[in-house]
Amino acid sequence: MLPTVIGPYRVLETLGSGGIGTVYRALDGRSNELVALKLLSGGPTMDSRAAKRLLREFETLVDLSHPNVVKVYDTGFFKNSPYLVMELIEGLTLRDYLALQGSDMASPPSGAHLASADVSVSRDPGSDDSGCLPFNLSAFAEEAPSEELAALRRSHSDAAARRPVATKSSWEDSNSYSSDADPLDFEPPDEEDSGDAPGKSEKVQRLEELNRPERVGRLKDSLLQVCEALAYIHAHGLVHRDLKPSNIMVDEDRQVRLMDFGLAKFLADDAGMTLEGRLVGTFRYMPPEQILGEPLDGRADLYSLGVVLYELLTGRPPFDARTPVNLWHKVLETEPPPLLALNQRGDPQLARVAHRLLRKEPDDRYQTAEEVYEALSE
Ligand SMILES: Nc1ncnc2c1ncn2[C@@H]1O[C@H](COP(=O)(O)OP(=O)(O)OP(=O)(O)O)[C@@H](O)[C@H]1O
Repeated sequence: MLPTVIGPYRVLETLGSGGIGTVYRALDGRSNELVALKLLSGGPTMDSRAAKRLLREFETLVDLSHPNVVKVYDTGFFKNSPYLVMELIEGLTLRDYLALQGSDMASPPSGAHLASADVSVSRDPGSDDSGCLPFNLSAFAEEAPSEELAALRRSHSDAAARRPVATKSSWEDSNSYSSDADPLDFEPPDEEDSGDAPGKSEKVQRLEELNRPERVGRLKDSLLQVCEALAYIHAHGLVHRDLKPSNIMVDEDRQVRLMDFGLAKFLADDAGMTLEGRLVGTFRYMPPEQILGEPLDGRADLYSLGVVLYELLTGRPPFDARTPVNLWHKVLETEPPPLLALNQRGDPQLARVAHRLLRKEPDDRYQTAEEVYEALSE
């Protein structure tokens, strides 16, 4: 049931629900300003200690201020659940923004505008917005296999030991994961495998749509802004940990906001905030080091950015599978198909950037968001 009042905020409507909570449009009774309020519903795995720890993390976010990072105004507790009050973004997720057709671009991409009949938003293939996925997701509706994750990690322990960043404490930390994060973010492996695979001309049409020069221009411009946001949060010791297209919003001035720091954690806090045993993050965007439970730094977000870029350039993720374990094996053991083989007319410069971001070893990727910014600007 919709709560009517949360602290000093009057709840007006539900904007949506994600992996760890629900976001409401709300009115701040003191200032009369509209805000977005994210109320966490951690369920049984979030005890009061974890909730308090999370609240402390949130409180540090209030000090952040950057044009490309969603502004966090306030935090609090409602019926033992922490909440986060943010600026309300009237806009679109990056994926929907890129799917706007040329004629729509004459008007700003606001949510209100979207709701009107004169705007068509065709979703890019591979959308991670689960409500609109054209695929059967039932395989992931169950608890993700923590034992298999542990076995996978054991089988990669030699490789992990070779990594300079792997430490005992991080390994202990990894064993507390149960990998039940956001199972609703998958699609079947290859188009050829599914009965309703698109025909050749449909594929060509999709690729033409993905390669529209002004779409690619908007993609580049948006990613540059994401890089600025990442450079800022990394400089503040934060790792986003759940970077994906639905966490990137574009407002009516085409200004990008990086959203959803619910999973961010301080680099300094090695043990980290793991929501009491969950593998936090969205499977499809997770770098190898996150799957292996190793300590993360900003380069983990750069890997996720690579997945986002690859997907938005080809319409499909770099690694795809029907189960989390198969996906993790692929991420750890195989190379993504060459982007330009999937989309021959794709932008070669963006393709190069995507492949470098997707390198398994963090040392082989770009090292900072600033470096990615430079590479995208070339
Ligand atoms: N500050 C905001 N302003 C406007 N809409 C927002 C804001 N924050 C979140 N939303 C919207 O609320 C919905 C739910 O967001 P939420 O962050 O809970 O989930 P998500 O990002 O879709 O998934 P996950 O929690 O797995 O990352 C999304 O549709 C999102 O676009």
